[in-house]
Amino acid sequence: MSRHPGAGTQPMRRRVVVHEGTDVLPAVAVERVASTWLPTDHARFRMHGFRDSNGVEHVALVHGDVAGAPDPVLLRMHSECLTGDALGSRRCDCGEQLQASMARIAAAGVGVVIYVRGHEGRGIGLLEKLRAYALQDRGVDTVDANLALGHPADARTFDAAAAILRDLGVQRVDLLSSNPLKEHALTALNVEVSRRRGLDVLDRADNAAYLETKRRRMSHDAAGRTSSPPPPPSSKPTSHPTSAPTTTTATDAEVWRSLLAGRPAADPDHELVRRYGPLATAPRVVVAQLAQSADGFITSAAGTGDVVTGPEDHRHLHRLRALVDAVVVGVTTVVVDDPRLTVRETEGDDPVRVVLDPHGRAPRTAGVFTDGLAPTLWLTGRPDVRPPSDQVEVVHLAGPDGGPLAAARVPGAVVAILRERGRGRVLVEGGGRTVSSFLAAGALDRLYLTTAPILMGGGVPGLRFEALGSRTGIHRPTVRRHLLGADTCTEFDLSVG
Ligand SMILES: Nc1nc2c(ncn2[C@@H]2O[C@H](COP(=O)(O)OP(=O)(O)OP(=O)(O)O)[C@@H](O)[C@H]2O)c(=O)[nH]1
Ligand SMILES: [Zn+2]
Repeated sequence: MSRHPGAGTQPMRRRVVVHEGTDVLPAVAVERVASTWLPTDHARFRMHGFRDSNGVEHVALVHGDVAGAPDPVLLRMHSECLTGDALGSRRCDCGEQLQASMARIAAAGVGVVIYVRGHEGRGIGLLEKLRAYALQDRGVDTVDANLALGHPADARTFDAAAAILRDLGVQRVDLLSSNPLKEHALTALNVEVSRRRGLDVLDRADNAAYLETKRRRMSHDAAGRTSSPPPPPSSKPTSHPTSAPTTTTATDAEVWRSLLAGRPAADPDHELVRRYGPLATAPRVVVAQLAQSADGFITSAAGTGDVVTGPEDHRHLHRLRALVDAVVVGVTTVVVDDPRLTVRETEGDDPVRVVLDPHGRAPRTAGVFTDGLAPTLWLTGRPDVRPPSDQVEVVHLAGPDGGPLAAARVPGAVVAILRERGRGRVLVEGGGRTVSSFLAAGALDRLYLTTAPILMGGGVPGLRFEALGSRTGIHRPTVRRHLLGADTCTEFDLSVG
C-alpha cells in the first residue's frame, strides 16, 4: 500500500505544493497514502498517513469536520519526540503536550494533530539529540548542546505540516503551542493563525531547567502565558496578501483573574473557564476535592502523607482554594500532615482555614494555628478549647440541647457557621473521612475526585460512604472529566437530584 514517491507505478493521489509568498521556493509536497481510524483514550480520530517529497512519513489525527470549517480549527503541530511521546521521558514536556492537545481537541469536537516526523531533537535526529542530552548531563544547556555538536539550535521546517493542512482543507487555525516561531512559520507558509495558546502543562523537577532555557533563549512563552505576540519583522514576509494579522488573545493569567473576580470570562472554550467557570460564578457553593489511587487509597498505610497524584492535580487544588472563601479539613489531616492550606501555586487570596475537630484533638502548635499566614476557624465539640492565637477563632459545635452534635449533622452545621460569617463558597479538602461525611450528609454541590493511575493495595482509604439513599446503592450524578497530567479528575455535579 505505501510506497516511496516515484518508486512505484501507482500515480500519487494528491500533491500539494506550498509556496512562500510569491517566491518559487523548493516546495515540499505531500501525498496522502492511507486513511484509517485511530481509537484513543481521548477520541476516535480519523488518521491520515502522508509521505512528503523528501520521503518523510507523517500522520494527521483529525477530529470532526475540519475541511472548510468556518471557524479556526484547533491545531497541534507536534514535533516527533520518541523519548517524550513514547517512552514517557520527563526531560521534556512533549508527551504531556501531545496528550493534552488530543484531550483538548476531543473536548472541542473539532481539530487536528499533525505529528511531524523528522523533527526529532528539533530536527537534528534522535541519536544527535541523545548526544545533546549527554552534553546536557554535564551542565550544557539545550541550545549550546546543539551548537556544540555543529547543529543549529532549531533545525525544523514546517512546510510539510502546512502542506498537510492544505490537503485537509484547513486554512485558519488556533495553534496549540508555546512557541511563537511555529506561528511565524505557518504564517509565512500562508496558513492563517487566528491565535496561539499554550497547553496547560506544568513544569516538573526534571524538565524545569530545560523549559526555562526554552523561555530564556528560544522565545517560548513564559509559563502559563498563551499570547500571540506579533512576529519579529525579519521572519514575516511582506508579500502575503492572504495572511491575516494575528490577534492577541487573553493569557491564562488574564482568564484566571477574571475567574477570581467572579466574572464570566469571555472565552467559554478556555480550559480554565471550562474547568472553573461554574465554581467561580456561584455565590454559595460547597465543593470537595480528594485525590486517591485507582483502588481508592489516599496515602500509604503509614499515613505519611505521600501524595498519590501529580503536580497538575496539586495546582488544581490550589486553584480551588483560590476560588473559595473557606477551606475545611478534618483534624486527622492537621495531625498527620500539618498543612498550610494557603494558595501558593496560582494567583489568588488565601481562604479562611477551617479545622473540623469534634473532640478537640488538634495540637495547639499546628501550623494553621501558629503560622499567621491566614485566619483559622477551629470548630470543636470541646467546650474548654480556647484560641491559641489572635489569628484563630474557636467556634463550639453543639447539638440543640447543648450536648455533642450528632456526626451526621456536623457538615450542615459547618456550612451554616461559615455562611453566617459571609463565607458562602466552601472547599472541603480532606481527608477521606471528612470528605465522605460531607458527601453522605448531602452537603456537597460538587465533588472533584482525582484518580491517580496507580494501585496501592492498601493504605488510608479515600472515599467511603453509605449508599446515598438510592435503592440500588448506585448513584450516577452528572460528571465532567478533566485530564490533569497522568491523573484523571472526575467532577461530580451533586447539586441536582
Ligand atoms: N536537540 C534537542 N532537542 C530536544 C531537546 N528536548 C526536546 N527536544 C526536541 O524538541 C522538540 C520539541 O520542541 P520543543 O522546543 O519542546 O517545543 P516546541 O515544539 O518548539 O513548542 P510547543 O509547541 O510549545 O511544544 C521535539 O522534537 C524534541 O525531540 C533537547 O534537549 N535537545
Ligand atoms: Zn520531547
